[in-house]
Amino acid sequence: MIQLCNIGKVYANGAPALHDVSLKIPAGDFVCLTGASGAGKSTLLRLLYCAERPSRGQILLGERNITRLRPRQIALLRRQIGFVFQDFKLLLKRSVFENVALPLQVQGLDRQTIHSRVYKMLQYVGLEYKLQRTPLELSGGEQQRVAIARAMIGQPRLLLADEPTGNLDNELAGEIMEMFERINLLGTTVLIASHDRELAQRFVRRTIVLKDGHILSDQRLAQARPQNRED
Ligand SMILES: Nc1ncnc2c1ncn2[C@@H]1O[C@H](COP(=O)(O)OP(=O)(O)OP(=O)(O)O)[C@@H](O)[C@H]1O
Repeated sequence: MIQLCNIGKVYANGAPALHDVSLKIPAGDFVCLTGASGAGKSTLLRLLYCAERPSRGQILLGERNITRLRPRQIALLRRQIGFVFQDFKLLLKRSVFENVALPLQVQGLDRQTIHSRVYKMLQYVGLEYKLQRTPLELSGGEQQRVAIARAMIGQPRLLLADEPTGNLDNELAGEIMEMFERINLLGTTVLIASHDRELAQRFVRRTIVLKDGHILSDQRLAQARPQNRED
């Protein structure tokens, strides 16, 4: 369960991004944060990833207050959280395999374990036959799948994705959303930020609309499936 309690965020330059946002996201949920540019979607994701600190309020992940963690604690927390960036943030000089292996190397796992987990993950996203390519030798959709594989390789309980389909055409965007759907069905809580409310609504269970840093609406969708993981 994720809980945001009266979260406010004002950036150092004085720009207000979120105002008194309170929200509960049960484990196993599949949620889209949507709203116009500047509504606060990325800020909310970045707060959950501890890339920013709230100016006010508390954030709980499960029982844990993650509002003011030290860098070492943040690094450990991030093992439970995958983050998919709109611009992929892949290492362009490293192979697909190396990009996906990196989080496991940081954790100090042995080579054989890393090899078998990375290979399985690349099979899962359909890229096992391109593991020696570098990102620039891949299409945009393939790069995004590598980014998803890297975010999922540590088997996180929570997957955050900021405009994951923003750079893709409609068909590829649909494929990426299907991948998130499958990841969610395996039990991972998925929270995406997307301008494309229509696309998201075909897949997610719940849509939260932000406007000027406030929650405008929070709607559970009709096709919602029962949740499959308790926390
Ligand atoms: N690092 C930053 N420093 C200062 N202000 C920021 C920073 N990041 C975001 N903001 C401001 O905070 C507000 C919310 O921005 P945020 O990026 O969260 O919105 P968003 O809904 O994700 O927008 P977009 O869809 O364009 O990515 C905006 O007014 C933005 O200008």
